[in-house]
Order: sequence, then structure tokens, then C-alpha cells
Amino acid sequence: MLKVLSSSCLRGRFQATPSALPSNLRRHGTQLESPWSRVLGSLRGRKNPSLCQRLFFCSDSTDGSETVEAAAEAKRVEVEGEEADSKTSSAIVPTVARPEDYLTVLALPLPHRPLFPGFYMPIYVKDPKLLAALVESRKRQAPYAGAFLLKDEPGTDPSAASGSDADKNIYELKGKELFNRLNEVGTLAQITSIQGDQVVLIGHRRLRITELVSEDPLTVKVDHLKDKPYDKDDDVVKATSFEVISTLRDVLKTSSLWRDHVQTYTQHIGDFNYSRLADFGAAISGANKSQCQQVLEELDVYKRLKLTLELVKKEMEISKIQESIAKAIEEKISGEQRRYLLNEQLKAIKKELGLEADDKTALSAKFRERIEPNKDKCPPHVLQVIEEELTKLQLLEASSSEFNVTRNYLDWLTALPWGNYSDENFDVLRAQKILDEDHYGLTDVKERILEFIAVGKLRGTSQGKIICLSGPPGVGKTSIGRSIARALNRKFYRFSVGGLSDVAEIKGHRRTYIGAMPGKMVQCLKNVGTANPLVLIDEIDKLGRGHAGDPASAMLELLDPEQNANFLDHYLDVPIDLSKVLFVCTANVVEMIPNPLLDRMEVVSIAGYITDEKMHIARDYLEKTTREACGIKPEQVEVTDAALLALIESYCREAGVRNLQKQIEKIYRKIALQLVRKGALTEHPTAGDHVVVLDEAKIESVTDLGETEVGGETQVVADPADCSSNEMASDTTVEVDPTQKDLPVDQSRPVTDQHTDLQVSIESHKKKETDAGKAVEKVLIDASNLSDFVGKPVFHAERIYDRTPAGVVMGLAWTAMGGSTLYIETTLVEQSEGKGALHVTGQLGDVMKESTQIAHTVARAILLEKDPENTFFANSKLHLHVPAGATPKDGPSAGCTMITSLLSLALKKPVKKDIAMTGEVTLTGKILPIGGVKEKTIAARRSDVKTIIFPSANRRDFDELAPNVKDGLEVHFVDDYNQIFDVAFANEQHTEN
Ligand SMILES: Nc1ncnc2c1ncn2[C@@H]1O[C@H](COP(=O)(O)OP(=O)(O)OP(=O)(O)O)[C@@H](O)[C@H]1O
Repeated sequence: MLKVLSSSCLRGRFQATPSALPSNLRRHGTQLESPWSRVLGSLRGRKNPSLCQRLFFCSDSTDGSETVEAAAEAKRVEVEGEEADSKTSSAIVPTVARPEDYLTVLALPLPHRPLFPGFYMPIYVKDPKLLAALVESRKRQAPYAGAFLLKDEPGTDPSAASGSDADKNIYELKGKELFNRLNEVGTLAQITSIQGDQVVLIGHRRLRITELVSEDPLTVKVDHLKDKPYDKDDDVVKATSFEVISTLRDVLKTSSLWRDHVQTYTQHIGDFNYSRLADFGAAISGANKSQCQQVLEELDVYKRLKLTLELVKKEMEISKIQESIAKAIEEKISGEQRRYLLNEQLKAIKKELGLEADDKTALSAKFRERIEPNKDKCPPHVLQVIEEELTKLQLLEASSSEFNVTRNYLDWLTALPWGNYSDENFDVLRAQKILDEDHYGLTDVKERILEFIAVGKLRGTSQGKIICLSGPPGVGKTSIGRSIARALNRKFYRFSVGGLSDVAEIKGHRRTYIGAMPGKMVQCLKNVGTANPLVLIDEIDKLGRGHAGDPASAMLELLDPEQNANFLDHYLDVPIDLSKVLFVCTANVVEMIPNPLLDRMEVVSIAGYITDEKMHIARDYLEKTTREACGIKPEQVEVTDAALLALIESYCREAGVRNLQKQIEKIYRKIALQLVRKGALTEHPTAGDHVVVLDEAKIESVTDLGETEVGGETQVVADPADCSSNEMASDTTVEVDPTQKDLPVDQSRPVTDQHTDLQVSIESHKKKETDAGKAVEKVLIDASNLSDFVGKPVFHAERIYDRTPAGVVMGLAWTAMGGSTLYIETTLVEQSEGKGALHVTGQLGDVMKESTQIAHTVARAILLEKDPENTFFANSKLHLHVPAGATPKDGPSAGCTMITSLLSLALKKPVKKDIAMTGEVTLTGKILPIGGVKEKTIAARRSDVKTIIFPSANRRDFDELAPNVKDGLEVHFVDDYNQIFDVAFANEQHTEN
């Protein structure tokens, strides 16, 4: 029966590129594709697609008569074609002789695949003799030859890809050699066209070579093979064939390459035969040549179907893999593109549905939404600016820089808490409780804050004020600021102006600059979200001098209650009301604060703490917070008062408590380490274990139970359960001193206490019972073991002299770090008649140098008055020195001390024991007031001074001091130097001679 492939898709295929070629041809690379495409080209040239179709499936039978019928039908169709080509049609018209009459045929070697009956195959014929013979046979109207697949060369890998060098040599095979390489079973092939060395074949029926007839060209005798008879109605055969068909359909779903073949074939499923189905499956599968040859050789149709089924199943798997690979690659490549497209589509859809406005509208909506809740409280002029800017935003191009500037500006403008105040707390008692909770002492500051709250309560509103906390570092200026905010229920914001020299930091940059930002105050308001925060301006005394504008003046505008109700930030360009903001400034040296600023401030000075205050702060505040921070329980540690006192007096002699805090932290860190180490050791050892710890150097050996080697302690760990008993716990206190060589170890008693390699000696207590009834390790810190935790005292007493010799007097000084004591030393260099002079050292400033000159003159006058005979100053070259030489010193307040020192040398009389003095002296011996009375008093107490001489003008300052600062001091207030002379040199018996 003739099958004319009329599907339009086939027509399309033949007009397509080589990729549309049947897959079995395409798979074998260019060698096959090339002639195939040329043949296609020639056919296409004839503009007769129907002809091409016929060439593919010309018959469903291997029967010669059918072939004749097929050819006749082909011719009929061809004639019907508009552009029939007589030359081509003659090429496919079979000879008069029937195919089965061909018993001797020319043998055509097929390098890659066998030719299946009913299939079309273009090949190259390189052998000129063979080609000539083929041409000749066509001329003789006998265009048939035998096509046989070449066997693989012995030793080659059949799975190796074709197209290798070995393949190229097949064209050189000739005669016997070629004969031996041919598979026995092949196909009777009709030569449909010959163009150059390209020959197009159509397979007809199976052949088997029986003998070699001639070698050049190779001619063989053949038997025509017929399929073994089979029952067409056999269920198994049917089922197998149906499975082949359904697999082919599955492949069709995944592989478009096969679609045309399979569709065409299955369309004609009604009159197929099983044999051809098997051939079809094998032919179009991608199986290798030996597998295909196996199908060709199989004459049992059922078996052939089974073989084919295997091949197409495999093909299906391959096509699935191919599909997934293609999909993955496609996804990878087009992922980005697809996302972009989808995004665009999404945007378009949203816009269409009115779900999303464009960027500008969305932005405007965002800003409006932000300002909406505050609209009533927001000043009208600000609302007006916002409206104007929003209108401007709509008009600007979104990509323009101006747009960004406007957007940022609106962002800031709408983010500020216009008229948004936190509820103030005017409860004085609560505020006092909070202030006391956070800080010990600081009565002045606390009082001032409470006054402020009281006024606020009476007025119903609080007025922004500027409080300036001044004092040495570490006295709690910053931390009290935080407490005040808590007490007043205001938001807290801190910024430091130390070294600030750019006015823009305070007042912002103009919007026209790239990267312009508003000033600190606007940033503060945005940050805290309320318009009445407490703003702590740290280090205001260290405000820079400024290169562009004066930061001090900008601060003035910010802080002055008269001006700051309409503070104008350069960036915002709309006045902001800062009058509700409570400003607290901190400074170390009040004198360094620019005067106009200082004028507007209420200075509250914190002078520093005396030992007693430090003890309280350490015990009730620092220790508590540090212990909690280190995760140590109160019952695990005990720091004795003696230890704390030693720590304050020998390690932390500063005015504040920052260093003390550091030392306490150091102690607690070490304790934490010890506790953890002990915990680790006591957790792991079990009863009977030996644990040797302490100084590594001392450990020589570990012995068995009950033995102690010299230099090491062997301790037997008791059953941990025993430790919980009261009796045991109370018995196991061990004191270890690493410096002690042979420690007495009571080996009859189990010990759980272990010592770490910290190389410190501590008393480990296991006797304390917690509420839960468990024994706890307790670390005890006493004055004796303090150095194990904080090292040797770094700060030695300020007192150089236990008893000052003649010519040495203790003075009192004030520094930014607090008060301090200092000595004025004078010695005689040489004596020569009428050559009295004074040489000065100790990095003294100009004022202090002048003081020495004044002191020299005054001392000479007083000596003359007291002892007219004494010519000491007139004839002596003197040297006055103020230790420590590395520290620069200045100021007039050491005047009286210098006079006393000079007189003491002149009189060879030491001053009263434990006396210190301070006061500026005039040339006539009058004593002028000094500053820093509290600091100086505290410093004097630190140095164990018992008697202090202050100028009378400072009596008020001294009287204001807390009683605990004044307690036990003998204080003299003087107007004239003679009064000092009387106090300093009175009742002293130690005249040196
Ligand atoms: N009276 C006090 N009661 C409790 N703790 C205090 C007291 N004074 C200071 N402290 C603590 O001392 C530490 C240092 O204080 P802070 O940082 O406030 O010092 P400061 O005066 O601001 O120093 P600086 O001038 O260097 O900024 C803080 O942890 C603070 O809690």
C-alpha cells in the first residue's frame, strides 16, 4: 500500500533548516547532513515538496509489487504537481526487473547505520569504480544495490563517536578487506539519485550475503530474507507494538524532533504492520549502529518489536534528560529577562487597576501620611513650606538632582516631631527617688533639678534651661544628665562638641550643597521623636575655635532661651522651637567656656569625691552594677571595707570615680574567672580523683591517694554529694599561698576546693549556705590579697615628705583633674656678699614666675621686719623648685606658700607638721582669694593634711562645703601674710642649727 505523507508539517520540514531533518540522520553529524541537505536543496529547487514526502515513506511493505505500486502512485502524485520534474521522476521509477530478482548486487558499505526497509538514506560513494558501476546500473534501468553496515574495526570501541579518523579510512577499504568488514545482513537499496559522489538510497528488503562474486567493485551474491511468519492477532505482539507506539507518543511530548515522524506514522496506525513499526522505531531512535543492526538482523517480528521497545524507551529517557537540561539552561539565561518582563507587566497591571500610583505620587502620599497625625500641632509656616515642596516635587523630573534634594528635604521636614511633647513628670518625690537611685551624693545638682521640677509643677509647664555641670573627669556629669532625663520623663540625647569647629555641625549645611545635612539639633529631634528632650552637650569647654564661623556663637543661638524659640537651621530653613528643650552642658574647666555662653548657664560644680564618698559610691553603686554585669551573685564574693579603702587610697586617688570603676571591674572579672575555673574543676573530678593544681613550677609528680610529693599538693576529691552536707562544707576551708613551698595538707579529709593557676592566694570559703541549702564558693578580697587582683599600687602617696624640712612647704593647687597638693622647695645655692638672687625651675608659667619674684620681695621684707639682723636674702643665691618638673604649672595661688618656703629656709625653721596653704599675695603681703576651695580641701584631706590656710575671702566657699569634707580639719582664714607666719612657724620646737 502506498503511503503518501500529506501532512503540512512535513512540507514545512523540508523547507526548513537542517535541524528539521529526521533525527536519525541529523545525529550522525555533517557527513550525513551535508549530502542530505544537498539532496533537499535539489528537491527544493524543484519546488515539489510532495515528492520529498514520498521519498520518506514510500511503502509499508517490503514486497516488490508494492514498491511498483508505490512508484506508480508516486508518479501519479508527481504528475499532479505543478512543477513535475521528469528527470527526478525517472530516477525513482523502478526498473522492469523486480527487486527479488536481484541475487547478485553491488555491495555499498554504510559507515554509520544500517538502512531500514522503507527508509531513505543519502550516502557518499568515494570509490570511483563503484560509483561508475552504480551510474551504469541506473542507466541499465536496474538501480538496485545491497547496502550493508560496516562492522567496527576489531579493537575499536563501538560506542565511540563517529566521524573519527577511523571512519575516514572506511572509504579506502576495498575488495576482500571491505567484504570482511561488512555485516552479513543488509538491505536491498534502490538508488534514487546520484549527484557527484552523493547517492540517495531507499531501503526495500532485508538481504543476507552468501558469497563474494567480484572484488572491484565489490559484488556479492545475496539471499532475500523474509520475516518469520507470525500471528498478527497475537495479544503479546499487539501489546508490545502498542507499548512501542505509546512510548513513541510519550517521546513526542518531550521531543519536538520526533513529532513529525511519530505523528505521521501514528496517523496511519490503522493499516500498519508490526514489522515496519519495529523498523520505524529503531530507525528513528538514537541507538548505536550495532543495536540498529541487531534489529535489522532480527527476523522474528515479536523479538524485533521487543528490541525496538528497548531502544525507544531509552530514547524517551534521553529526551527527558535533554528536556530538563534545555529547560535549566533556558531558565538560567532568561531568568533575568523574564523577571524584568514580569515586573513591567506587574507595574502595568497595577497601574491599570489603580493599585499603585507612580513614584512621585507615592512619595507625596508618604510624606502627607507622615505629617497627618501632627497636622494640628504643626506650625502653619511649616505646613505651608511642606505644601510648596510637595507641589514642587510633582513638577520635577524624577531623575533630576533637584528632585532628590527636594525629596530629602521633605523627608527631614516631615520626620520632625512638630508639637509632639512627652508628658513631663513633675512629681518631686519620684524624681528624688530616681536621682538617689542612680547617684550617691551630688546634693547640689539634685537640689537644682528638684527646684526646676517644682517650678515646672507650679507653672504647669517647664521652661527650657541651661544647666552646666562642671567638674573633673569621672565625677558623674554625663551619667547624672541621663538620670535627670529619667526623672523628668524626657527623652535623652547626648552629643559631644569637644573639638567641634564647623558651625554646620550645629546649624546644618545649606540645602544647595551636595550631601547637605541638617545640624545636630535637628538630627536630635528626629532621633528622639519628641520636641522636649533633655539634650546633654558634652565637653562644651572644649568647643573648637572654628575656621568657618564661630561655633560658640552658634551654640549661643542654640542655647539662649531668648533665641532658641526660633532656632533657624540652615538646612531646614524654617524656624524650630527649641524653648522646651532642657539643655545640660558638661565641662571640666568652666573658665574655658566662652563668656557669653557661660553667662546664660547655671553652673553647678561637682568638685570630686572624698574617700568617704568614694567608699559609698563604690559599695552601693559601682560594685553592685559591676557584679551584675559580670553575672556574679552577692553570696559568691565579699570585698571587705579594708580592701575598698586600700583600693581608693592607693590605686584611685583621682577626683572622680572612673578609675575606681575600672579597678572594681578588673577585680570582678578576675573573680568571675576564678569561679568559672573552680566550677569547671569541681564539676569534672569524681570521688578518688587526684587533682594537683597551683603553681605549675612546683608540680613535680602526682602520686596515689594519700601521698604528697614535695612541691605539689595532691588532693583527693571527695564524693561531690558529700559537699552538700553542712558538716563537710564547714570543714573544708583551705588557705593556699602559692609562695609557700610545703603546704600542710590534711589527707585524711576530702577536699573539693581547688585552686586555679591564677597564682593568687585567696581564701576559698565553702561554708556559706545558700537558700537552697547548697554549698557555694565564696571569694574573699581583703587588703592583704588586693594586689593579686589589681597588681601593685600604681599611685603612691602625694606626700614626698613625712615631715617637711626647712625650705619645703606644702601648697594646694587646682587642676582640671581636681585638687592636688604640691610642694614648694627652696635651697641655698651659695652665699656671697650682696649677691642675693633667686633661680626658679619646675615648668612654671609666667604668672607663677612673677609670683616667685613677689614672694622673694615680700619674704625679704618680712624677714627684715622679724629679724633686722638677718641678711640671708641679700647675700644668698637661692633655687626655688616646684616638683613634678614634667607637669606645667601656673597661677598666682602659690604665692603665700613660696614666701613661707623662703622664710623657712632663711630662718632654718621647718613649718608646722601637716600644714598646707594656698593664697595669692600682693607685694605688701595681703592675701587674695583663690578658686577651687572644695577641690583643694579634698586634695588636702587625701594627703592627710591637718591644718589648712585659706584666704579670708574664701571663708564662704569653705563654709558651704559638706560637713564630711570639713570634718577634722583645722582651717585658718587669713588676710595678711603675718597671720600665716604665725600659724606656720608657731610652737615649733624643731629649730635646725
Ligand atoms: N555620685 C555617683 N554615684 C554613683 N555613680 C557615680 C557617681 N559619680 C560617678 N559615678 C559613676 O562614674 C562613672 C563615670 O561617670 P561619668 O562618665 O558620668 O563621668 P563624667 O563626669 O561625665 O566624666 P567626663 O568629664 O570624663 O565626661 C559612671 O559610671 C557613673 O555612674
